[in-house]
Amino acid sequence: MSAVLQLKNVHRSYAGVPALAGIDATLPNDAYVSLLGPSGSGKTTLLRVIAGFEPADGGQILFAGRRIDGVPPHQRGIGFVFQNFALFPHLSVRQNIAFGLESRVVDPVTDVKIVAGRVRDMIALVGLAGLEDRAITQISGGQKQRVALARTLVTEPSMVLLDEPLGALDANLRTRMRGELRKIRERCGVTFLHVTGSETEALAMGDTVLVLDRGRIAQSADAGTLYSRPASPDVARFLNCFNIFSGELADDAFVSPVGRLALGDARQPSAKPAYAIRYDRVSIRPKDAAPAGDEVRIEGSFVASEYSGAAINSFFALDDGRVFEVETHLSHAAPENYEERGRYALVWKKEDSLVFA
Ligand SMILES: Nc1ncnc2c1ncn2[C@@H]1O[C@H](COP(=O)(O)OP(=O)(O)OP(=O)(O)O)[C@@H](O)[C@H]1O
Repeated sequence: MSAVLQLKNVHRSYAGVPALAGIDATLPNDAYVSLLGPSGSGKTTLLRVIAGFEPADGGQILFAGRRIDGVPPHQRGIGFVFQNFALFPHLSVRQNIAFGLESRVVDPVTDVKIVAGRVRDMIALVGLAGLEDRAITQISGGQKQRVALARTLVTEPSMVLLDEPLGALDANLRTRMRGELRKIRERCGVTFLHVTGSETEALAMGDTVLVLDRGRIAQSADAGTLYSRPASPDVARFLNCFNIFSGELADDAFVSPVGRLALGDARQPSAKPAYAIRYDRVSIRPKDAAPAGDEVRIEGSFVASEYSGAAINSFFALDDGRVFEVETHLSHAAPENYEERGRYALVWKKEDSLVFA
């Protein structure tokens, strides 16, 4: 697959403090790419540097094979969708979208018929037919999101940057718009780079997920690989679906504060040793149930459960005081009632564990 964007050792500092500390990444053509990272990791800075709103202090940015660092934003051919949509409240849906085309600095379109035709196509593409003459104040949050996207797409960018595009929407709409955004992108065939702080959003949406950690790309992988093989304990932590133990690797076990944990074959090289087990790989059993030979067992006291749609997340206090989480999919098992502060065995197959060492 050919690359649309290449970042080579891109740096950006504020008052001597690095926000981007050497970014290397290659973004494929015609793909949905999520950029995930904790608050302050540099996501917005990276997007602004790619768009040209901020200069890079060092490194190279190549867009469709051409160096663009130093090229002004409006000549980069890159669209930007802002989190708050930045629409004109006094203009209609149609006028807001047409604005993108008429006011384009490079090659503005002034022929009324051409503008009308392109705006009509765009309205159909993002699913806003029938709302053309509504004022921006008379449409919903999800519809505003579509107008913002249409206003960018109408200018025919070769790539679109989206800064937390679902952040201003309520939880239900957020989930619905994920599918919509993916479909719109597929129809127009340009690469979307979507910034989010939500691991579920990043994993659900990205063909490729870039994980940013303290100004560096900590991992670039498809969602399946990221979910099963995070590259470091920090990446596993951001994904928010692993219990992670610190400790030391002994010959045949990982020595953790809650005991010796048997090892499977999965290893990731890491300077910081850690042992990780995914929330959804753990079963909760009565305290006295004996584990099988290929299983790892620890004990914990039940604290609480939380329903989240198709799954229940149960929390246990381990003997070292830390909280251990178990995710049970309701399609696998009926919900159980655990006794508060009751002791339970928490069991997983050693092959499901991931060791960083
Ligand atoms: N204009 C600025 N002046 C000084 N420091 C800045 C500026 N913009 C960003 N920073 C700093 O750079 C770092 C990265 O910020 P950035 O906004 O890119 O992070 P982010 O991952 O987008 O965070 P969030 O998810 O909270 O929006 C932070 O430490 C931030 O304080």
